[in-house]
Amino acid sequence: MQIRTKDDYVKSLKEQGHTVYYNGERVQDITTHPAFIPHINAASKTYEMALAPEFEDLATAVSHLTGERINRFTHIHQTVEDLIKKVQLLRAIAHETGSCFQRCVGWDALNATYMTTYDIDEKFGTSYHTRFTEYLKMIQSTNKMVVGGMTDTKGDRSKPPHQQADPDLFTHVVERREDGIIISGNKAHQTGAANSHEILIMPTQLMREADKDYALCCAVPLSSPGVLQIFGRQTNDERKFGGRTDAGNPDFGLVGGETLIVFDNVFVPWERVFMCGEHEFSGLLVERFATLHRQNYGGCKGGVSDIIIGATALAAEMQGSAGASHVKDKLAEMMHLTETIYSGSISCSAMGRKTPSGAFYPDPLLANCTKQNVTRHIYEIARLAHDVAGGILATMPFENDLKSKEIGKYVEKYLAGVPGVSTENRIRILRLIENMTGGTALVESMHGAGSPQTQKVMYGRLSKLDMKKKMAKKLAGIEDEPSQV
Ligand SMILES: Cc1cc2nc3c(=O)[nH]c(=O)nc-3n(C[C@H](O)[C@H](O)[C@H](O)COP(=O)(O)OP(=O)(O)OC[C@H]3O[C@@H](n4cnc5c(N)ncnc54)[C@H](O)[C@@H]3O)c2cc1C
Repeated sequence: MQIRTKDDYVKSLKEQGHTVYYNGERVQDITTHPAFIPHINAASKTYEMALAPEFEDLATAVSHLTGERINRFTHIHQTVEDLIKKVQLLRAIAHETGSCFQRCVGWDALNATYMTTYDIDEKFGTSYHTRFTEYLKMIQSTNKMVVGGMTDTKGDRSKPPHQQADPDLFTHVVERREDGIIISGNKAHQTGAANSHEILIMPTQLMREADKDYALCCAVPLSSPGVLQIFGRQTNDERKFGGRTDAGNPDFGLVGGETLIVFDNVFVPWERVFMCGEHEFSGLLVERFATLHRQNYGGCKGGVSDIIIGATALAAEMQGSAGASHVKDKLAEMMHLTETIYSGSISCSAMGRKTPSGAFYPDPLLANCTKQNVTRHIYEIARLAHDVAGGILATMPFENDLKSKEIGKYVEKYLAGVPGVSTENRIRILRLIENMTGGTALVESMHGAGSPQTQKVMYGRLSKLDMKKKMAKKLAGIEDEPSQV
C-alpha cells in the first residue's frame, strides 16, 4: 500500500505494532499518545505537502528508477537542481512545523547507500547495488518513512569496537547464515524512529580489518522481532500532557522525538544487506552520509530561525521595545545569521557533482562549513532572542496560573505588555521562543549530523593546505625550499 495522506501514515503506524517504551512503560499505540503526537504531526507534513499543488515541484520528484512521481524524501538526487530543491524544501517545511520533521535523515541514508553500494560492487564484484536498488524501489512505491541509523552509543570513545568491554556498544554481525545475518547492538538519538517504518543501518565510523563485523549496512523493519525503542526525555515533555500554551509549539513539539534503538539478535535476510564486512568502504559511507546531512542544516535550521525571528519581533512589539535601535539591530543580526547558514546549504548544493553511481553529491567542504556555522549561529540566534525577550522567558508562571480563578487576575495584570495585546498571547509567543531556543533544541544544532570537531577534521582533509602554502610562498618570493614541517 502506498502512504499518501496523513491518515494513511497514521494508520500505517497504528498497524505496524512496533515496540516503543516511554518513561519506563511500553506504549500500546503511539498515534494516540501525547508524547508522540507532535512528532507524528511534524512528519505528516512531509506527506501533506507532497499533495499540495503549490509544493508539488519541491516536495515530489520523478523516480529515475521507475519514471513514477514520488515523494522527494525517497528520491536519489539526479542533478544540481535536485540538491538545491532539497534545501528549499527543508526550509519550506520548517516554516510549517517550527521543529524537526525527521525525514531528511533517512533520505540522506538512502542517497549515501545508493552511491556507496555502487562503488563497493565496482571494486569487489558484489551485488549490493542491485539489492539496494530493489529496496529503494519498494521505499519509493510505498512512501515508507526510513530512519537514518548511523550513531552507535560507542561506550569508551578511546577504543575501537572490538576492544569495547561490551561488543554491543556498536551494532555488529553476530552470525552469518545461508539466508541472512543476525545482528545485535544499538543506534542512539534516532530521529523520528518511533514513528517510522524502517531503519537503514550504517556504520558509525571508519572501521578497520579487526572491526569488519561492524562494517555493516542493512535495512530492518522497525517491527522486526528483537527491535525495541526507548524514547528520549525532552526539556518540555511533561508540557505535552497539559494545555496548549505551556508547550510553546503544541502541534509540532521540538526536535525529532529521538529514541535509543536496541537490536537484540535481529534476523536480516541477505536481500536487505548492503555492506557486510567491506570495511574499506565504511569511511566513505560515513563521509557521504555526513556530507549529505550537513548540507541540510542551513535549510531546516534556516526555516526554524525564521520563526524564532518572527516570534522575537512580536515579543518586542508586545512589550513596547520594538522601536529601540538595538532591538532592530539584533533582529537584523539574527536575519544575517539565518541567511548565512542558508547560503551555505545552497552553495554546497550548487557546487554539487555527479558520483560514479550517477547520483549527485553536494560539495563536501562547503557542506561541512555550513554545519560548522550552524553549531555556532543557532546558539547566537537563540542568545539574541533571549536578550530581546527578557528574563520573563525563564520565570513565566504556568498556564494553569493564568486560568486559575484565584490568581489568574494577577497573572493577567502583571504580565501584560502594551495595551491592546492580550497577556495570554504574549505568554504564547514567549513560550514559543522558550521552546525553540531551549536545551533540547539547541543541542540538536550542535551534535546532529556530527559534533563540531568532525567538521574540523574534514577541513584538514579537504581544504588543500599545501596549495595555500604554495600560493603564499609564491607571493612572498620564496623559492622552492624544502618545507621544515
Ligand atoms: C537531536 C539529535 C538528533 C540526532 N539524530 C540522529 C539520527 O537521526 N541518526 C543518527 O544516526 N544520529 C543522530 N544524531 C546523533 C549525532 O550524529 C551525534 O550526536 C553526533 O555524531 C555526536 O555523537 P555523540 O552524541 O555520541 O557524541 P560524542 O561522539 O560522545 O561527542 C561528544 C564530544 O566528544 C568528542 N569525542 C568523541 N569521540 C572522541 C574521540 N575518540 N576522541 C576525541 N574526542 C572525541 C566529540 O568531538 C565531542 O566534542 C542526533 C543527535 C541529536 C542531538
